[in-house]
Amino acid sequence: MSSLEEQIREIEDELRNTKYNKATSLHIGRLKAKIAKLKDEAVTRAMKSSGTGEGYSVKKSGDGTVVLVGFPSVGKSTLLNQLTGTKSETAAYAFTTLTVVPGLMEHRGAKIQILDIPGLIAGAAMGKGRGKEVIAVVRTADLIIILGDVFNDRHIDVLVKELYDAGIRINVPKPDITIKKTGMGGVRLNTVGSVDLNLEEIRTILAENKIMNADVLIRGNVTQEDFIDAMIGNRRYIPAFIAINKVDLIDEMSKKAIVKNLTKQFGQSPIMISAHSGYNINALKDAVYDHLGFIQIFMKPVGAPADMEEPLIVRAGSTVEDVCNRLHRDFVERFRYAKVWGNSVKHDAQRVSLPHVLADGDILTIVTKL
Ligand SMILES: Nc1nc2c(ncn2[C@@H]2O[C@H](COP(=O)(O)OP(=O)(O)OP(=O)(O)O)[C@@H](O)[C@H]2O)c(=O)[nH]1
Ligand SMILES: [K+]
Ligand SMILES: [Mg+2]
Repeated sequence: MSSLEEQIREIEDELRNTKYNKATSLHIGRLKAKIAKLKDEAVTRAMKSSGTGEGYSVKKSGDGTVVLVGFPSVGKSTLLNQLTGTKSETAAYAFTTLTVVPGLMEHRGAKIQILDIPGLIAGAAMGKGRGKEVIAVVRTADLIIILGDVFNDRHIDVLVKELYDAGIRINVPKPDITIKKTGMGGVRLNTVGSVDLNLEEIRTILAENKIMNADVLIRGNVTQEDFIDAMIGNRRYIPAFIAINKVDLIDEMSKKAIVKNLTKQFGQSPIMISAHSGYNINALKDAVYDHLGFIQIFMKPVGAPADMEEPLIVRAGSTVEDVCNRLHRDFVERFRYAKVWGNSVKHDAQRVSLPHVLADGDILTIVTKL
């Protein structure tokens, strides 16, 4: 075991043996910051030693990218093939897949890229197996499907922990924290709303990272972990859901038990599928679509009725500029103004500019220079 891992283990032990109360909260904050820093170092070291890794850089395409994360042989490749018609190799032995295999799924008008990757194992975040290359791919995804099968449903938490250790935060919004380093003046704190963290805790955590002077702005309540994440940076906030494969191999009772157990553990019920038989695959596709958050935009050419038949499918939060980029290479350059009818504007035919954020069902006209 590397000395970095030993150090992490030691501090984690100490943390476990420290009871939280007002008197220990500073010490606990310091320990957590230490662990986060060491882990960050370990992950960075693992990433560096990996080189780029042949077959691991895949160009993003489509309206969103989904990655299938799971232990070896849970059926990631079989699922990719079922969803996209790709022919990723499948077999009954572990580590059949050794590179990233992309496929394209079309569902409800959206084109969604699905990435099949090698199996993840415990310790992956620290570089075990092909962990480092695999994690680098996962970090770029718009959505993670955590795939288990009916034989390992009790170990989904291991995958979740690996993602966490690799700086991936699933199903939580990015905490609104800004840390601006300054030359002098110590640590100054500004808060919006009630914040449980106090200045002393923040000073202690920053000091662990040798930051003695900074202007800190926190909007909304945050935990010590959130603050440490903001200090270390490079965290990725990605939605995720759990699917359990190979349900064709168990009876109804065992199926219910798995659903109950996972729902209790993660607060969301898993989607039970069979990548072989296609059972519940449509529900899985719907879940992908919903989690990626697509909206429909109806284009209306100047002086003509809107096309209500074939909406443009874009991610929620998309701006007029995003739509321009989708439609034509030089639309942004030639852009004069746009008009919008619908939920994102106060009145019909309202004039908007490129940064305007669109809403589901909006009708949009783009006026360009010739
Ligand atoms: N019964 C059953 N078997 C399945 C199902 N999906 C996959 N399998 C089998 O499980 C084994 C592993 O499938 P793969 O698709 O290779 O699994 P993987 O997760 O890609 O594996 P690695 O690439 O090695 O990590 C193969 O023998 C598949 O035929 C399913 O829904 N039901
Ligand atoms: K396999
Ligand atoms: Mg595979």
